[in-house]
Amino acid sequence: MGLMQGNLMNGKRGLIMGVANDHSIAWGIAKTLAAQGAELAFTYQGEALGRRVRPLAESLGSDTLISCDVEDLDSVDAVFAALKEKWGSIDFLVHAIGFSDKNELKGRYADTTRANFTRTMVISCFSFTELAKRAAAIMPNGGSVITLTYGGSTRVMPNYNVMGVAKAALEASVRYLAADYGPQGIRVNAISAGPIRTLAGAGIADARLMFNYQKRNAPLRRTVTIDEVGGSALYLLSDLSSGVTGEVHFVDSGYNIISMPHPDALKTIEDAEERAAGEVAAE
Ligand SMILES: NC(=O)c1ccc[n+]([C@@H]2O[C@H](COP(=O)([O-])OP(=O)(O)OC[C@H]3O[C@@H](n4cnc5c(N)ncnc54)[C@H](O)[C@@H]3O)[C@@H](O)[C@H]2O)c1
Repeated sequence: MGLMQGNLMNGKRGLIMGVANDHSIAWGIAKTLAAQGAELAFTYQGEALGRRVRPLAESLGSDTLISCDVEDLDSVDAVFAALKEKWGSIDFLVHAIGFSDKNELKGRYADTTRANFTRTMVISCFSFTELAKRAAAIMPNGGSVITLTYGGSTRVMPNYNVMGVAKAALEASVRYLAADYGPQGIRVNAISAGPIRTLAGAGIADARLMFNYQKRNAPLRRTVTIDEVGGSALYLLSDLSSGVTGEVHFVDSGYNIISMPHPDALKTIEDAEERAAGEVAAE
């Protein structure tokens, strides 16, 4: 199915942060917004990714591509100075940035190091606060800001570890920022996406198992696409959601509402267990 064309974002300008390649969630969002008339600027992290992001940005008619590593505050300030100079103001910001040391996205959360805890928090959580503040400073007419989170924030997901803690803090930040900026007409929300095969997603141990488990157990019996996340982002970034702020909106095929897996899925597990037990007994 092609992207829905329309004019919901006509006259709106915004910044997309977090495109690494055409599998990135931020890319799904960018395509959806562009198809509705948005004018986009992009950031990229480092020249290697920049070479991939440039043709993508150009394919959506964007000529504004700025290098930014959120660990380097000067580079963050430079982005907003450039946007202010180019456009004067913006209407929306998409924060789709996350990072943690791969070596700590397996095993026990309890073994997280102080250095990686701090780095994960700064990149995956606090950068959103720093970016929202700078975006708000060039949103004189109000605006909408979103970030990306995951259900490992409130329920334990094996191997997600310190990212789960960072996402919990990120979701709390969404609420505090929504309260801070609400009086200026700036809305702040999060999309909680189900597992998607991306560069960042592949950093989590057993990502494929998580992906397949979701497919078997989510009410819709499948995972979600970056275009589907794009559709919800369009709602949150356009005037369709003008009364909505401080929300965490799930785009996860309904996985978050499930407690016990469906008996069909359990049967597969029980059959496998019985087979394994039979093999042991036969030995
Ligand atoms: N893939 C999933 O299953 C999933 C599910 C829910 C939420 N999310 C979240 O979605 C967001 C986007 O991730 P994705 O899955 O599209 O993967 P991705 O690898 O395509 O995107 C992650 C982005 O973060 C950027 N980034 C990392 N460190 C940075 C830094 N120091 N400065 C600037 N940028 C930096 C990378 O350059 C990359 O563009 C992340 O916050 C991730 O936690 C992903």
